[in-house]
Order: sequence, then structure tokens, then C-alpha cells
Amino acid sequence: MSAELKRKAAEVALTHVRPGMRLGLGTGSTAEEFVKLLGPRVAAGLDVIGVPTSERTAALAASLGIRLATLDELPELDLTIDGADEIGPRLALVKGGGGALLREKIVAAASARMIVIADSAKVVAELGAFPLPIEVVPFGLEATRRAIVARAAALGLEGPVRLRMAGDRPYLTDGGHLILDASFRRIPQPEALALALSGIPGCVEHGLFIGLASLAVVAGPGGVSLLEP
Ligand SMILES: O=C[C@H](O)[C@H](O)[C@H](O)COP(=O)(O)O
Repeated sequence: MSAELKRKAAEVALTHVRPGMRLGLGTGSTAEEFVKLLGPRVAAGLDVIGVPTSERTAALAASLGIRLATLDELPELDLTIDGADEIGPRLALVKGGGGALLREKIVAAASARMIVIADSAKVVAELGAFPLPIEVVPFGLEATRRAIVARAAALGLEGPVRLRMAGDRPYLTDGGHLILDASFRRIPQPEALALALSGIPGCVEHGLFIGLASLAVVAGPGGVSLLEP
């Protein structure tokens, strides 16, 4: 998606921000467009406080003068704005392409509302074309991977479950965990898959966000559209 479309979606999301709000700040190139638009508004006097979902977003927001807090300091938020890798029916999402899914999900769950910003290519009739990121602890990695394969086989897993790499080393999340990317191609039952993955020891969190987003702002060549669950 072009930076321009990302910015258009972020601009619409910004109209939902009110003075005094406690904001969850998402991660990824689209969420960054939102943070970049928020910075000048804060400099012009908009009083908000942000809880970042990654070290990367924290650094960007701080560089723009946005006041930040931890989720421990502000455990209840008004609104989270974040991107997504896929937006499916009823605003079920796949997230975690940028490796921030754990903090993103905790922050979204602590927010009264979550607005997803994306380009129209992210909207799908069925989730699964984007490999599902699953955050796991390093201990027992292969046992956890096999358990994921065993549970997910009946729920649409078609391809490999691969350890995400950063160059020649495993990618490490902000929480010090690893990411397994699972190639489903189709996820016909997201709720059942979410439940199955959550029950696997060693699996910290998965990238299925179900029932969390209350609005999607989708920018396409023909304009911006709003999707509700
Ligand atoms: O971990 C990363 C996040 O879930 C992102 O929101 C997601 O990957 C979308 O990123 P982008 O806006 O760069 O496509």
C-alpha cells in the first residue's frame, strides 16, 4: 500500500481522537502514519497520552513529543489505533506481521474501542492467505511447533510452520519470545483455531484478533470506507 493510502486511513482515525483520551498506539507502517499525524496535533495543544505497543512505536512517538505511559500506569484505555495484516468477516483480524502481536493484543483488550487502519488489499473474504504469526517461548520450541502442527492440521493448516528469522538469527519479539509463521492459506474457523492455539503450552499468543476491533477504516483508490463488525 502506498504511504498516501496509509495516511488517508490514519487521517480518518485521527478524527476519532478527543482531548484527554488515553490512546493505544499500534505498530507497523500504517500505525506509524497515525503516530506521525498525531505528533503535530499534540504539538499544537491536543492533550492525549499514548501507550505504545512496541519499542519501535515508543521511540517514534517520543521523538514527536507524544506523552507516553506504560499499560501498568494506565491499565484502561479509551481507544487503540492499529494496523492489520488481514481484515476478515466481522472484523476478525490477522496481526503480527511486524512481530508486535502480544503487546498489541494486550493493549487492544484493555481499550474501550479499537480502530483498525488499512488499505483495501487487507480486506479478505476469509482469513488465512497471510501466514499466521504465533508467538512462542524459546524453551521447547520444537515440541511447541509440533503441538501447533498437530492441533492446527484439522483447522486448515496446509503449509509449513516456520521459525521467523532476522538475518541468520531467530527474530526476537520485544518480550524476548520467538515467532512461528503458520501457513494456513485458509482459516475457515478462526474462533476454533484461536481456542486451540491458546491451549498449547509454550504458545504465548497468536495473531488472530477476534471481537476486538470496533471499526475498520479502509483506504482504497476509490476513497475511504468504514467497516463495522
Ligand atoms: O506486528 C505488527 C502489526 O500487527 C501490524 O499492525 C501489522 O503487521 C500490519 O502492519 P503494516 O501496517 O506495516 O502492514
